[in-house]
Amino acid sequence: MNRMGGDRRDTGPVRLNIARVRLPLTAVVAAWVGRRLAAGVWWVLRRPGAVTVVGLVLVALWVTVAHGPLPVLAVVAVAGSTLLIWSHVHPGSFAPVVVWRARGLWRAGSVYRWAWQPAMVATGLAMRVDGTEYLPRIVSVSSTQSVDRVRVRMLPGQTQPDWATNGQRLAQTFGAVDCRTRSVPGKVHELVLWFLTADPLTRPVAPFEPADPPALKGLPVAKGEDGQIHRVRLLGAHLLVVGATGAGKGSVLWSLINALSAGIRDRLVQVWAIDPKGGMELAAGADMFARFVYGGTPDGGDDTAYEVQFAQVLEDAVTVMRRRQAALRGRARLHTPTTDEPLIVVIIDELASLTAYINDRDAKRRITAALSLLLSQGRAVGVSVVGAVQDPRKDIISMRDLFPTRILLRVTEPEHVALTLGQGARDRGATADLIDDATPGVAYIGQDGVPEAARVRFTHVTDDDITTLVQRYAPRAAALLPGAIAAVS
Ligand SMILES: Nc1ncnc2c1ncn2[C@@H]1O[C@H](COP(=O)(O)OP(=O)(O)OP(=O)(O)O)[C@@H](O)[C@H]1O
Repeated sequence: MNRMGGDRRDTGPVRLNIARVRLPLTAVVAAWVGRRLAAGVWWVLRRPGAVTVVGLVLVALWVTVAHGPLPVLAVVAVAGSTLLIWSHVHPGSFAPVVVWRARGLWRAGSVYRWAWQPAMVATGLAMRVDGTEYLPRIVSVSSTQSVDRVRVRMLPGQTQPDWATNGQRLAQTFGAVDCRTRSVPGKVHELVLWFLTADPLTRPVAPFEPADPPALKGLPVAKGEDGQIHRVRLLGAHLLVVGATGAGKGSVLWSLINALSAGIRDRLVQVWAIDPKGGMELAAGADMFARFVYGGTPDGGDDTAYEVQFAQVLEDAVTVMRRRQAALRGRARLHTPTTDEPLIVVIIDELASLTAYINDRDAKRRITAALSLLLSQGRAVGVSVVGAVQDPRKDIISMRDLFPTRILLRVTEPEHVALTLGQGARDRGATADLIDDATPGVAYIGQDGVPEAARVRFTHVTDDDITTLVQRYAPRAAALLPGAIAAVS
């Protein structure tokens, strides 16, 4: 370490003007040895894994020399069989604790530290001051099945975008599929480079077993690039889902419903579903919803009647919100769902049908007013809105900034990335316009306060899964509100 915060390499000539300094030679040598020793200790402290391995090898050699090979072979046999049994009995814990750690250690030494200096120089991320080269420092390396996470301490003056723009070059240098940069909360000088060694999102993800009760602050709905479950907060949040036709908006909605299902059954959660496309997306789950309205009239009646129903459902949600606000005022800042006052999740497929493509002007005014109120005040009192839309432009969905969490599936225009995830999101790697149309359900999730969007793949809840879900988790009869609009038969 040094005042640049990085690793220093002296590349210029050493300038020791003994005549001018007039220090005795022994003092100069002692100072030099002291500095080297301190650097050696610091080097050892920063590599506990490597030092442990070297230590173990030395102990094994000493024991072998002193007592022959048998004790070491016995220890190796016992350790090997323990690992073998562990890997068979509990592969879920064996992989992260043993395999990934070993892989992290191995790749730290053989890939990242090995090629770090040339990579930093080639990408312009190293600095040279007065003939001395300063390198950003590797703080740690850890691995999962598909990602190596390299934590780095940046040099003064560097920012995350300096690294993000070099993502492709870093990936190429270290032989990775891609490289993403993630900031570290509370550590402005550090960032984490995610080197993708394989893409775990190319294959569909089966729905996860719903937790009982659901973790409303982190619903397991998708798989992340590190191959781990990715969670999305619903309590105290609203979610906007944006994606072109066929991008998998339905799978986002169903992944959420799947994760909520035990709460729906036990009346801790109510889903109020609005499906303007004639119930095409959500009708199969109608028995799980406390309220369900859909567009179109099966008998060919008045086309605008259902628009009034949409307005009515949203206004009813506002009424619940107002009542809860009055009850909570001065007592709590975030509603806790109970069976009497459940979390209400208003799910709207094709939000544009309510905000832009609507015929009845009075219904439009009522919908806009109610939605604005729910989005600006509903989340603290347990009324969350989840809306899906194909086109994120302001004239289609003027309230998009009121959604703290935004999920961007495949889109057709690069501009849709900035409109949904904010300016600069595409430069930081959220290339949703480049998502392959053979991978529906792949999305970038952006959250207020988090600079980088996370790339994930939502679970694929098939029609058969929905049938099973309804059979297992349709709420007990008491959950249906009096006056709930009839579900599709
Ligand atoms: N997460 C997923 N994993 C695998 N396949 C998926 C996933 N999500 C959707 N699909 C498949 O992709 C196709 C389109 O999905 P879906 O209908 O959900 O898209 P959409 O965005 O809702 O489209 P639209 O706007 O036209 O309704 C379907 O055949 C579906 O089975």
